Amino acid sequence: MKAAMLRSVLRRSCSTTVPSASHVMRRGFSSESSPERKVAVLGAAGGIGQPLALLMKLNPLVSKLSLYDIAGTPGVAADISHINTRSEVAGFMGEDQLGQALEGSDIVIIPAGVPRKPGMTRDDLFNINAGIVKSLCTAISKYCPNALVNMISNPVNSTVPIAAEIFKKAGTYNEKKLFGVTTLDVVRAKTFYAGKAKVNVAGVNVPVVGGHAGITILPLFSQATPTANLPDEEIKALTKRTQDGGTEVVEAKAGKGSATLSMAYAGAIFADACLKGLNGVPDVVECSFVQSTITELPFFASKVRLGKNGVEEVLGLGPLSDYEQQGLEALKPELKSSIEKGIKFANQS
Ligand SMILES: NC(=O)C1=CN([C@@H]2O[C@H](COP(=O)(O)OP(=O)(O)OC[C@H]3O[C@@H](n4cnc5c(N)ncnc54)[C@H](O)[C@@H]3O)[C@@H](O)[C@H]2O)C=CC1
Ligand SMILES: O=C([O-])CC(=O)C(=O)O
Repeated sequence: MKAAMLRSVLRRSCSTTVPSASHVMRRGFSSESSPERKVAVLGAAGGIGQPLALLMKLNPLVSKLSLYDIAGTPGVAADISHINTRSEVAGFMGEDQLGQALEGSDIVIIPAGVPRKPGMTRDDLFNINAGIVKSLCTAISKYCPNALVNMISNPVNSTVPIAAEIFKKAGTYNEKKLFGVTTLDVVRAKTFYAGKAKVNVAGVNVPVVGGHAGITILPLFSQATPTANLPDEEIKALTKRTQDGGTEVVEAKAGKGSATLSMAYAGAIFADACLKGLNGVPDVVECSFVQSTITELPFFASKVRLGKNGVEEVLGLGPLSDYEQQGLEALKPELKSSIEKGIKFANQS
């Protein structure tokens, strides 16, 4: 009698605690509700790489998270792998494991490379980072030629053209799949604008076009929403602060690197937009530095519609104020020379 009662209690408790297959599917863990997506982070043990890996582990659209670095990845991967979210985490260290890290990736995010110290420009990073990007892109063209590449390593104005040339040489270049990540410029423009305009930052939109260094960063505050009719002097100050945002952080960190946490946030926003585009979500638009014909320059940052194949449409600049028009003309020579420097490097070495 006692044994029968115990069996019945156990049966009842099991039926209430073990979720059924349909329950699991309703909660969104099934492959039907969200396709399998592998995301690789190259430079995953670094200042950006670690918080970016954390944010990608929190993204339910990721099913496999591959963390690669030349050092330190086993610890980062072990740590992150304990988080109880959808993706499986694997760590890879050293060039021997780069192929495995990349194979099957839908998106490769690259924050590998040295950051600035006070007094340096992003271009001062070229000599070291150009070689790193070149070797990583050579491996991408071999192991996951169809992946979307999100380039974070600076100088972005040159590393994106380097990547394009490396992919062209390997015969794998697809201009729809290569992105310079300029989201941090947009994140900063939104934050600074909301502060001045005294509006809720959550509802703010500001396109940022051009490139990702100094005056090549051109926020279009004339198109900011909600509108605030700020005086010209405030728009100029906001523009300068957005252009110098990276330097503001480099100086505040006083030799300990550049933006890492805000960049990880921005990188995660951009990767999420790419994942949504791949998954067929309509009207996903973000600014990015991509191959472009909207100016005479071969690469340019502007609003881009993302889709199942990467770039679906490079959107135009829209109406510019006189101040922005001047900024656009002023940035072209520097951006052109940074692009050419990258192309030359990739074809010489
Ligand atoms: N696009 C943007 O808006 C931003 C770009 N950056 C850039 O991101 C890059 C990384 O910055 P942090 O994470 O702060 O630097 P970090 O020095 O903290 O981390 C870089 C990581 O890259 C790794 N690494 C070096 N060579 C590698 C290789 N061949 N393969 C794989 N990993 C390699 C290092 O071991 C290190 O873990 C810098 O170039 C920085 O200028 C930084 C902030 C914003
Ligand atoms: O300023 C730097 O060197 C890092 C960077 O690109 C940014 O924070 O926008």
